[in-house]
Amino acid sequence: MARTQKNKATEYHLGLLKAKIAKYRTQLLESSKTKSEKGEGFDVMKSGDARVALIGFPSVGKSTLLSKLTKTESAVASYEFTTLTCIPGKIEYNGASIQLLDLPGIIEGAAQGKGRGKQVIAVARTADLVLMMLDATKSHQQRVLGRIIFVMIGIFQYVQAPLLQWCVLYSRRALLEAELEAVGIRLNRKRPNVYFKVKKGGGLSFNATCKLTHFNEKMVYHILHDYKIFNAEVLIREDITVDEFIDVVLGNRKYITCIYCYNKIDQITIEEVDRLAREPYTVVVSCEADLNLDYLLEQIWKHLNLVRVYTKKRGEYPDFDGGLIIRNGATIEHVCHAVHRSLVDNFRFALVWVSVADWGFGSVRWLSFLAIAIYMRVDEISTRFFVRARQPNTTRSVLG
Ligand SMILES: Nc1nc2c(ncn2[C@@H]2O[C@H](COP(=O)(O)OP(=O)(O)OP(=O)(O)O)[C@@H](O)[C@H]2O)c(=O)[nH]1
Ligand SMILES: [K+]
Ligand SMILES: [Mg+2]
Repeated sequence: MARTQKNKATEYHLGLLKAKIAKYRTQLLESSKTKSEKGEGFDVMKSGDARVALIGFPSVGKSTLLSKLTKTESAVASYEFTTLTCIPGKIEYNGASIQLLDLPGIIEGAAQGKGRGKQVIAVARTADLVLMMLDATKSHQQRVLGRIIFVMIGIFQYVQAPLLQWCVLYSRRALLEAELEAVGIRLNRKRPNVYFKVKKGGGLSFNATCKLTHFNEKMVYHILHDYKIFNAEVLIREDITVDEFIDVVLGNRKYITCIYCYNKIDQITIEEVDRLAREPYTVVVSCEADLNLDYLLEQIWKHLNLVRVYTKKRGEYPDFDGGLIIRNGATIEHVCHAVHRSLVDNFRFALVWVSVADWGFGSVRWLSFLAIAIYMRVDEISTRFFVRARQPNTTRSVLG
Protein backbone atom coordinates (compact mmCIF):
# COMPACT_ATOMS: atom_id res chain seq x y z
CA MET A 1 0.00 0.00 0.00
CA ALA A 2 2.86 2.33 0.77
CA ARG A 3 4.21 1.76 -2.72
CA THR A 4 0.89 2.48 -4.41
CA GLN A 5 0.39 6.08 -5.49
CA LYS A 6 -2.79 7.53 -4.06
CA ASN A 7 -5.15 8.79 -6.75
CA LYS A 8 -8.62 8.21 -8.13
CA ALA A 9 -7.53 5.24 -10.24
CA THR A 10 -5.86 3.33 -7.43
CA GLU A 11 -8.47 4.15 -4.77
CA TYR A 12 -10.36 0.99 -5.55
CA HIS A 13 -7.30 -1.23 -5.37
CA LEU A 14 -6.30 0.34 -2.04
CA GLY A 15 -9.76 -0.25 -0.63
CA LEU A 16 -9.55 -3.94 -1.34
CA LEU A 17 -6.10 -4.13 0.20
CA LYS A 18 -7.45 -2.46 3.34
CA ALA A 19 -10.21 -5.06 3.57
CA LYS A 20 -7.65 -7.85 3.22
CA ILE A 21 -5.38 -6.42 5.91
CA ALA A 22 -8.31 -6.02 8.31
CA LYS A 23 -9.29 -9.63 7.67
CA TYR A 24 -5.83 -11.07 8.26
CA ARG A 25 -5.37 -8.94 11.33
CA THR A 26 -8.56 -10.30 12.85
CA GLN A 27 -7.49 -13.83 12.02
CA LEU A 28 -4.15 -13.24 13.70
CA LEU A 29 -5.76 -11.86 16.83
CA GLU A 30 -8.25 -14.69 16.99
CA SER A 31 -5.70 -17.47 16.54
CA SER A 32 -3.42 -16.03 19.21
CA LYS A 33 -6.36 -15.82 21.58
CA THR A 34 -6.85 -19.58 21.55
CA LYS A 35 -3.14 -20.27 21.94
CA SER A 36 -2.54 -18.36 25.16
CA GLU A 37 -5.10 -18.03 27.88
CA LYS A 38 -3.21 -15.02 29.18
CA GLY A 39 -4.50 -12.82 26.38
CA GLU A 40 -7.76 -12.07 28.13
CA GLY A 41 -6.58 -9.24 30.27
CA PHE A 42 -6.12 -8.92 33.96
CA ASP A 43 -8.69 -10.48 36.17
CA VAL A 44 -10.25 -7.46 37.79
CA MET A 45 -13.95 -7.41 38.55
CA LYS A 46 -15.93 -4.62 37.02
CA SER A 47 -17.41 -2.58 39.83
CA GLY A 48 -19.03 0.77 40.31
CA ASP A 49 -20.98 2.69 37.72
CA ALA A 50 -18.28 3.09 35.09
CA ARG A 51 -14.78 1.98 34.29
CA VAL A 52 -11.87 4.21 33.32
CA ALA A 53 -8.59 2.68 32.11
CA LEU A 54 -5.24 4.45 32.40
CA ILE A 55 -3.21 3.81 29.28
CA GLY A 56 0.22 5.22 28.60
CA PHE A 57 3.92 4.64 28.15
CA PRO A 58 5.93 3.59 31.20
CA SER A 59 6.71 6.22 33.83
CA VAL A 60 4.33 8.90 32.64
CA GLY A 61 2.72 9.04 36.09
CA LYS A 62 -0.27 6.69 35.86
CA SER A 63 0.25 5.24 39.32
CA THR A 64 0.85 8.68 40.77
CA LEU A 65 -2.56 9.72 39.44
CA LEU A 66 -4.28 6.66 40.87
CA SER A 67 -2.77 7.27 44.25
CA LYS A 68 -3.87 10.93 44.11
CA LEU A 69 -7.45 10.38 42.96
CA THR A 70 -8.32 7.26 44.93
CA LYS A 71 -7.67 5.76 48.34
CA THR A 72 -5.69 2.96 46.72
CA GLU A 73 -1.93 3.24 46.73
CA SER A 74 -0.11 2.06 43.65
CA ALA A 75 3.67 1.82 43.65
CA VAL A 76 5.35 4.90 42.22
CA ALA A 77 9.00 4.93 41.18
CA SER A 78 11.24 6.63 38.68
CA TYR A 79 12.09 3.44 36.78
CA GLU A 80 9.97 2.03 33.96
CA PHE A 81 7.53 -0.86 34.45
CA THR A 82 7.00 -0.25 38.15
CA THR A 83 3.41 -1.40 37.79
CA LEU A 84 3.08 -4.94 36.48
CA THR A 85 -0.60 -5.77 37.01
CA CYS A 86 -3.92 -4.06 36.97
CA ILE A 87 -4.60 -2.07 40.11
CA PRO A 88 -8.18 -0.92 40.62
CA GLY A 89 -9.10 2.19 42.54
CA LYS A 90 -12.38 3.87 43.27
CA ILE A 91 -13.25 7.51 42.60
CA GLU A 92 -16.34 8.86 44.33
CA TYR A 93 -17.67 11.73 42.28
CA ASN A 94 -21.11 13.33 42.03
CA GLY A 95 -22.58 10.40 43.90
CA ALA A 96 -21.20 7.91 41.40
CA SER A 97 -18.51 5.39 42.02
CA ILE A 98 -16.08 5.23 39.13
CA GLN A 99 -13.54 2.43 38.84
CA LEU A 100 -10.12 3.71 37.83
CA LEU A 101 -7.65 1.09 36.61
CA ASP A 102 -3.92 1.60 36.85
CA LEU A 103 -2.20 -0.55 34.25
CA PRO A 104 1.37 -1.41 33.26
CA GLY A 105 2.90 0.95 30.73
CA ILE A 106 2.63 -0.10 27.13
CA ILE A 107 5.24 0.21 24.44
CA GLU A 108 5.37 0.11 20.68
CA GLY A 109 4.26 -3.31 19.45
CA ALA A 110 1.94 -3.82 22.41
CA ALA A 111 -0.86 -5.01 20.15
CA GLN A 112 1.38 -7.85 18.98
CA GLY A 113 2.03 -8.83 22.56
CA LYS A 114 5.16 -6.90 23.49
CA GLY A 115 5.45 -6.41 27.23
CA ARG A 116 2.03 -6.99 28.73
CA GLY A 117 0.52 -5.07 25.86
CA LYS A 118 -2.14 -7.58 24.96
CA GLN A 119 -3.53 -7.82 28.46
CA VAL A 120 -3.46 -4.07 28.90
CA ILE A 121 -5.29 -3.49 25.66
CA ALA A 122 -7.81 -6.19 26.51
CA VAL A 123 -8.61 -4.26 29.67
CA ALA A 124 -8.88 -1.03 27.68
CA ARG A 125 -11.54 -2.68 25.53
CA THR A 126 -13.71 -3.22 28.58
CA ALA A 127 -13.47 0.39 29.72
CA ASP A 128 -16.09 3.07 29.28
CA LEU A 129 -13.42 5.70 28.98
CA VAL A 130 -9.73 5.57 28.16
CA LEU A 131 -7.57 8.04 29.99
CA MET A 132 -4.47 8.24 27.84
CA MET A 133 -1.64 9.60 29.89
CA LEU A 134 1.22 11.36 28.18
CA ASP A 135 4.38 12.96 29.41
CA ALA A 136 4.24 16.68 28.65
CA THR A 137 8.03 17.00 28.93
CA LYS A 138 8.54 14.34 26.27
CA SER A 139 5.97 15.92 23.99
CA HIS A 140 7.99 19.14 24.08
CA GLN A 141 11.24 17.39 23.20
CA GLN A 142 9.42 15.77 20.40
CA ARG A 143 8.10 18.99 18.93
CA VAL A 144 11.61 20.41 18.85
CA LEU A 145 12.79 17.22 17.15
CA GLY A 146 9.87 17.41 14.76
CA ARG A 147 10.89 20.91 13.70
CA ILE A 148 14.43 19.80 13.04
CA ILE A 149 13.15 16.93 10.94
CA PHE A 150 10.94 19.23 8.91
CA VAL A 151 13.93 21.45 8.17
CA MET A 152 15.84 18.35 7.10
CA ILE A 153 12.96 17.38 4.85
CA GLY A 154 13.28 20.78 3.22
CA ILE A 155 16.93 20.05 2.52
CA PHE A 156 16.61 16.45 1.38
CA GLN A 157 13.55 16.70 -0.80
CA TYR A 158 14.13 13.34 -2.42
CA VAL A 159 13.85 11.33 0.78
CA GLN A 160 10.69 13.15 1.75
CA ALA A 161 8.20 10.28 1.89
CA PRO A 162 9.89 7.89 4.35
CA LEU A 163 11.04 10.76 6.55
CA LEU A 164 7.57 12.22 6.71
CA GLN A 165 6.23 8.85 7.68
CA TRP A 166 8.77 8.55 10.41
CA CYS A 167 7.85 12.00 11.63
CA VAL A 168 4.19 11.14 11.89
CA LEU A 169 4.89 7.80 13.50
CA TYR A 170 7.27 9.24 15.99
CA SER A 171 4.54 11.14 17.82
CA ARG A 172 4.08 9.18 21.03
CA ARG A 173 0.39 9.87 21.14
CA ALA A 174 -0.07 8.60 17.59
CA LEU A 175 1.91 5.49 18.51
CA LEU A 176 -0.45 4.65 21.36
CA GLU A 177 -3.47 5.38 19.21
CA ALA A 178 -2.13 3.07 16.51
CA GLU A 179 -1.71 0.25 19.05
CA LEU A 180 -5.30 0.56 20.19
CA GLU A 181 -6.51 1.02 16.63
CA ALA A 182 -4.81 -2.23 15.63
CA VAL A 183 -7.02 -4.26 17.95
CA GLY A 184 -10.24 -2.60 16.91
CA ILE A 185 -10.58 0.18 19.45
CA ARG A 186 -11.84 3.41 17.91
CA LEU A 187 -11.12 6.46 19.99
CA ASN A 188 -13.39 9.50 19.98
CA ARG A 189 -15.21 8.38 16.89
CA LYS A 190 -18.82 7.50 16.53
CA ARG A 191 -20.16 4.29 15.09
CA PRO A 192 -20.73 4.77 11.33
CA ASN A 193 -24.37 5.24 10.48
CA VAL A 194 -24.74 2.09 8.42
CA TYR A 195 -27.32 -0.65 8.49
CA PHE A 196 -25.64 -3.96 7.72
CA LYS A 197 -27.23 -7.35 8.02
CA VAL A 198 -26.04 -10.69 6.70
CA LYS A 199 -28.83 -12.79 5.20
CA LYS A 200 -29.39 -16.39 4.20
CA GLY A 201 -30.21 -15.62 0.58
CA GLY A 202 -31.30 -12.98 -1.86
CA GLY A 203 -27.93 -11.62 -2.90
CA LEU A 204 -26.61 -8.22 -2.05
CA SER A 205 -28.98 -5.33 -1.64
CA PHE A 206 -27.20 -2.00 -1.56
CA ASN A 207 -28.62 1.43 -0.83
CA ALA A 208 -27.15 4.76 0.14
CA THR A 209 -29.14 7.73 1.38
CA CYS A 210 -26.38 10.17 0.53
CA LYS A 211 -23.67 10.67 -2.05
CA LEU A 212 -20.65 8.45 -1.39
CA THR A 213 -17.36 10.10 -2.25
CA HIS A 214 -15.00 7.40 -0.95
CA PHE A 215 -16.29 4.22 -2.53
CA ASN A 216 -19.16 2.73 -4.47
CA GLU A 217 -21.39 -0.30 -4.75
CA LYS A 218 -18.83 -2.28 -6.72
CA MET A 219 -16.30 -1.84 -3.95
CA VAL A 220 -18.82 -2.89 -1.30
CA TYR A 221 -19.52 -5.98 -3.36
CA HIS A 222 -15.85 -6.89 -3.61
CA ILE A 223 -15.11 -6.22 0.04
CA LEU A 224 -18.02 -8.40 1.15
CA HIS A 225 -16.91 -11.04 -1.35
CA ASP A 226 -13.53 -11.03 0.34
CA TYR A 227 -15.24 -11.85 3.62
CA LYS A 228 -17.28 -14.55 1.89
CA ILE A 229 -20.50 -12.63 2.42
CA PHE A 230 -22.73 -12.97 -0.61
CA ASN A 231 -26.15 -12.21 0.82
CA ALA A 232 -26.56 -9.07 2.81
CA GLU A 233 -28.47 -5.87 3.19
CA VAL A 234 -26.41 -2.68 3.22
CA LEU A 235 -27.87 0.74 3.84
CA ILE A 236 -25.36 3.55 4.12
CA ARG A 237 -26.66 6.72 5.71
CA GLU A 238 -23.56 8.89 5.75
CA ASP A 239 -20.52 9.53 3.60
CA ILE A 240 -18.16 7.03 5.24
CA THR A 241 -14.70 5.88 4.21
CA VAL A 242 -13.64 2.38 3.21
CA ASP A 243 -12.05 1.82 6.63
CA GLU A 244 -15.27 2.72 8.37
CA PHE A 245 -17.20 0.34 6.16
CA ILE A 246 -14.76 -2.47 6.99
CA ASP A 247 -15.28 -1.67 10.68
CA VAL A 248 -19.01 -2.16 10.19
CA VAL A 249 -18.53 -5.47 8.38
CA LEU A 250 -16.20 -6.83 11.05
CA GLY A 251 -18.63 -5.65 13.70
CA ASN A 252 -16.30 -6.15 16.68
CA ARG A 253 -15.11 -2.58 16.98
CA LYS A 254 -15.27 -0.76 20.28
CA TYR A 255 -16.04 2.94 20.16
CA ILE A 256 -14.59 4.48 23.29
CA THR A 257 -14.15 8.07 24.38
CA CYS A 258 -10.59 9.01 25.15
CA ILE A 259 -9.22 11.88 27.19
CA TYR A 260 -5.61 12.79 26.52
CA CYS A 261 -4.05 13.72 29.80
CA TYR A 262 -0.67 15.46 29.67
CA ASN A 263 1.09 15.00 33.00
CA LYS A 264 4.13 16.72 34.54
CA ILE A 265 3.22 20.23 33.40
CA ASP A 266 5.24 21.50 36.33
CA GLN A 267 8.27 20.79 34.17
CA ILE A 268 7.35 22.73 31.02
CA THR A 269 6.85 26.38 30.10
CA ILE A 270 3.50 28.08 30.45
CA GLU A 271 3.37 28.62 26.66
CA GLU A 272 3.72 24.90 26.09
CA VAL A 273 1.02 24.17 28.69
CA ASP A 274 -1.26 26.61 26.92
CA ARG A 275 -0.65 25.02 23.53
CA LEU A 276 -1.38 21.49 24.83
CA ALA A 277 -4.45 22.53 26.79
CA ARG A 278 -6.10 23.92 23.67
CA GLU A 279 -6.12 20.61 21.84
CA PRO A 280 -9.42 18.74 21.70
CA TYR A 281 -10.15 16.10 24.36
CA THR A 282 -7.05 17.21 26.21
CA VAL A 283 -6.47 17.96 29.87
CA VAL A 284 -3.13 19.11 31.25
CA VAL A 285 -2.25 18.15 34.82
CA SER A 286 0.54 17.63 37.24
CA CYS A 287 -0.10 14.74 39.57
CA GLU A 288 2.81 15.50 41.81
CA ALA A 289 2.14 19.24 42.12
CA ASP A 290 -1.60 18.60 42.33
CA LEU A 291 -2.39 20.90 39.40
CA ASN A 292 -5.71 20.79 37.56
CA LEU A 293 -6.79 17.41 38.95
CA ASP A 294 -10.28 18.64 39.79
CA TYR A 295 -10.75 19.73 36.19
CA LEU A 296 -9.62 16.28 35.09
CA LEU A 297 -12.32 14.73 37.28
CA GLU A 298 -14.85 17.12 35.82
CA GLN A 299 -13.89 16.07 32.30
CA ILE A 300 -13.97 12.38 33.18
CA TRP A 301 -17.47 12.85 34.52
CA LYS A 302 -18.54 14.83 31.46
CA HIS A 303 -17.20 12.31 28.95
CA LEU A 304 -18.57 9.29 30.79
CA ASN A 305 -21.98 10.75 30.03
CA LEU A 306 -23.59 9.33 33.13
CA VAL A 307 -27.12 10.23 34.11
CA ARG A 308 -28.32 10.54 37.66
CA VAL A 309 -31.85 9.41 38.29
CA TYR A 310 -33.49 10.05 41.65
CA THR A 311 -36.55 8.24 42.84
CA LYS A 312 -39.41 10.00 44.50
CA LYS A 313 -42.22 8.85 46.72
CA ARG A 314 -45.69 10.19 46.06
CA GLY A 315 -46.28 13.51 47.80
CA GLU A 316 -42.68 13.78 48.99
CA TYR A 317 -39.62 15.59 47.77
CA PRO A 318 -37.17 13.45 45.81
CA ASP A 319 -34.29 11.92 47.69
CA PHE A 320 -31.28 13.72 46.21
CA ASP A 321 -28.79 11.73 48.26
CA GLY A 322 -28.99 8.23 46.92
CA GLY A 323 -29.39 8.50 43.17
CA LEU A 324 -29.24 5.77 40.59
CA ILE A 325 -26.41 6.18 38.13
CA ILE A 326 -27.46 5.21 34.64
CA ARG A 327 -25.60 5.29 31.36
CA ASN A 328 -26.65 7.89 28.86
CA GLY A 329 -28.98 6.32 26.33
CA ALA A 330 -30.55 4.08 28.96
CA THR A 331 -34.29 3.58 28.99
CA ILE A 332 -36.84 3.51 31.77
CA GLU A 333 -36.52 -0.25 31.62
CA HIS A 334 -32.86 0.09 32.64
CA VAL A 335 -33.88 2.32 35.51
CA CYS A 336 -36.36 -0.31 36.66
CA HIS A 337 -33.65 -2.96 36.56
CA ALA A 338 -31.38 -0.75 38.62
CA VAL A 339 -34.08 -0.49 41.29
CA HIS A 340 -35.05 -4.14 41.40
CA ARG A 341 -35.05 -7.06 39.00
CA SER A 342 -38.73 -7.84 39.45
CA LEU A 343 -39.90 -4.28 38.90
CA VAL A 344 -40.12 -4.55 35.13
CA ASP A 345 -42.65 -7.36 35.29
CA ASN A 346 -45.06 -5.32 37.36
CA PHE A 347 -44.23 -1.99 35.79
CA ARG A 348 -47.16 0.10 34.57
CA PHE A 349 -46.09 3.70 34.18
CA ALA A 350 -43.47 6.22 35.22
CA LEU A 351 -43.58 9.89 35.94
CA VAL A 352 -40.42 11.57 34.75
CA TRP A 353 -39.04 14.94 35.79
CA VAL A 354 -36.11 16.45 33.89
CA SER A 355 -33.99 19.48 34.61
CA VAL A 356 -34.70 22.51 32.46
CA ALA A 357 -31.11 22.68 31.30
CA ASP A 358 -31.56 19.39 29.50
CA TRP A 359 -34.28 20.73 27.30
CA GLY A 360 -31.90 22.05 24.65
CA PHE A 361 -32.07 19.72 21.69
CA GLY A 362 -34.02 17.09 23.53
CA SER A 363 -36.97 19.35 24.32
CA VAL A 364 -38.98 18.27 21.31
CA ARG A 365 -38.50 14.70 22.36
CA TRP A 366 -39.56 15.36 25.93
CA LEU A 367 -42.57 17.38 24.91
CA SER A 368 -43.72 14.71 22.50
CA PHE A 369 -43.08 12.17 25.22
CA LEU A 370 -45.41 14.15 27.45
CA ALA A 371 -48.04 14.53 24.77
CA ILE A 372 -48.08 10.84 23.94
CA ALA A 373 -47.90 9.86 27.59
CA ILE A 374 -51.21 11.59 28.18
CA TYR A 375 -52.92 9.48 25.57
CA MET A 376 -51.16 6.18 25.91
CA ARG A 377 -50.06 4.00 28.72
CA VAL A 378 -46.51 5.04 29.40
CA ASP A 379 -45.14 1.52 29.58
CA GLU A 380 -45.90 1.03 25.93
CA ILE A 381 -43.74 3.90 24.85
CA SER A 382 -41.27 4.32 27.64
CA THR A 383 -38.77 1.90 26.22
CA ARG A 384 -38.58 3.92 23.05
CA PHE A 385 -37.69 7.15 24.81
CA PHE A 386 -34.32 7.77 26.25
CA VAL A 387 -33.67 9.16 29.64
CA ARG A 388 -31.11 11.85 29.12
CA ALA A 389 -29.82 14.44 31.53
CA ARG A 390 -26.63 16.29 30.97
CA GLN A 391 -26.59 18.87 33.74
CA PRO A 392 -28.43 17.19 36.54
CA ASN A 393 -27.64 19.89 39.08
CA THR A 394 -29.94 22.56 37.74
CA THR A 395 -33.52 23.38 38.51
CA ARG A 396 -35.88 20.51 38.10
CA SER A 397 -39.18 21.01 36.39
CA VAL A 398 -42.25 18.87 36.38
CA LEU A 399 -42.79 17.25 33.02
CA GLY A 400 -44.70 14.01 33.44
N1 LIG B 1 7.78 16.29 37.66
C1 LIG B 1 6.77 15.46 37.81
N2 LIG B 1 7.02 14.15 38.00
C2 LIG B 1 5.99 13.31 38.13
C3 LIG B 1 4.65 13.78 38.07
N3 LIG B 1 3.83 12.72 38.23
C4 LIG B 1 4.64 11.64 38.37
N4 LIG B 1 5.93 11.98 38.31
C5 LIG B 1 7.11 11.10 38.46
O1 LIG B 1 7.14 10.21 37.37
C6 LIG B 1 7.72 8.98 37.78
C7 LIG B 1 6.88 7.81 37.32
O2 LIG B 1 5.64 7.82 37.99
P1 LIG B 1 4.71 6.54 38.06
O3 LIG B 1 3.42 6.99 38.65
O4 LIG B 1 5.42 5.42 38.71
O5 LIG B 1 4.53 6.25 36.51
P2 LIG B 1 3.74 5.04 35.82
O6 LIG B 1 3.16 5.60 34.58
O7 LIG B 1 2.82 4.40 36.78
O8 LIG B 1 4.91 4.06 35.42
P3 LIG B 1 4.89 2.48 35.19
O9 LIG B 1 4.02 1.87 36.23
O10 LIG B 1 6.30 2.08 35.32
O11 LIG B 1 4.37 2.29 33.82
C8 LIG B 1 7.86 9.04 39.27
O12 LIG B 1 9.22 9.26 39.59
C9 LIG B 1 7.01 10.22 39.69
O13 LIG B 1 7.54 10.84 40.82
C10 LIG B 1 4.42 15.19 37.88
O14 LIG B 1 3.29 15.67 37.84
N5 LIG B 1 5.52 15.96 37.75
K1 LIG C 1 7.38 4.20 36.92
MG1 LIG D 1 2.69 2.54 37.48
